[in-house]
Amino acid sequence: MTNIQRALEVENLRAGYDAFDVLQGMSLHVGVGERVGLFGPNGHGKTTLLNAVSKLIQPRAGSVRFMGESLEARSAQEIVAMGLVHVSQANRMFPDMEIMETLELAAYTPRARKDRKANLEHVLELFPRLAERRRQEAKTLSGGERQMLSIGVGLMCAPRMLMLDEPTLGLSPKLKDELAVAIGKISADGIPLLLIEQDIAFVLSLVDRMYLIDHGEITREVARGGDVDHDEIMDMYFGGHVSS
Ligand SMILES: Nc1ncnc2c1ncn2[C@@H]1O[C@H](COP(=O)(O)OP(=O)(O)OP(=O)(O)O)[C@@H](O)[C@H]1O
Repeated sequence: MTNIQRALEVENLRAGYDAFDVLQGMSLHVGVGERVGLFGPNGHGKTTLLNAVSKLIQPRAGSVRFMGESLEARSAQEIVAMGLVHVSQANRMFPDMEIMETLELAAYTPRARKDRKANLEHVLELFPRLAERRRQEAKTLSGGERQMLSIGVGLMCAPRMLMLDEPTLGLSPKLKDELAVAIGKISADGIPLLLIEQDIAFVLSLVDRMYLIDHGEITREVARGGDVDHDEIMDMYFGGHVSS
């Protein structure tokens, strides 16, 4: 039996839209049980990376392996069924569906169906706000509650790894804190994470390691507690530092 050390391994990935390559041959990895951040300016390829890994767009070159298995011939649905789950920014929920219906529907793969009851209990425990509003329709949820529901939907797919695309976008500091606690608990369960975030302090508080992305390439890797100067990074990316 092979001893898998890397949950996700991306090598020289190229992907983009129309004639334009956004990812210029990107390589990165996430270890089993590891939490990894992706940080970079708007429009430099973070979401494109997650889309190409989960096959929402077709990569043009390079390779992606999940738990040692190549994803080359796999469809987006098969990748979810394998347990690689991408929680996107788009919040595409069925607006008229209640929280409970939405969560139950998300457990559609054979693996997820098997553990539906336990996963549902876990999600409602992790996000008490969703439990309180279990009969509320998705369209009436606040932005923060919708983010929680998106992550809940991801967890109902029985993930062996989660990729989260800016889960704190537009949230108040209090909700950000709540979400940070929930994300911390998810990774404490041993689920590897790849987390896109614009808030550098937030991402560094949650991950073991962080990649910096610039123009579709990884430019630097920063270990947690490593030598990172927030102001320098904000200057590098945004041309002037932003205080939080
Ligand atoms: N469907 C699409 N069709 C054409 N171009 C696209 C499409 N989606 C994204 N792009 C372009 O690809 C580039 C990278 O976008 P991407 O969403 O990956 O950036 P990002 O780093 O995730 O940014 P943000 O932090 O703003 O979400 C941008 O120039 C964007 O306009």
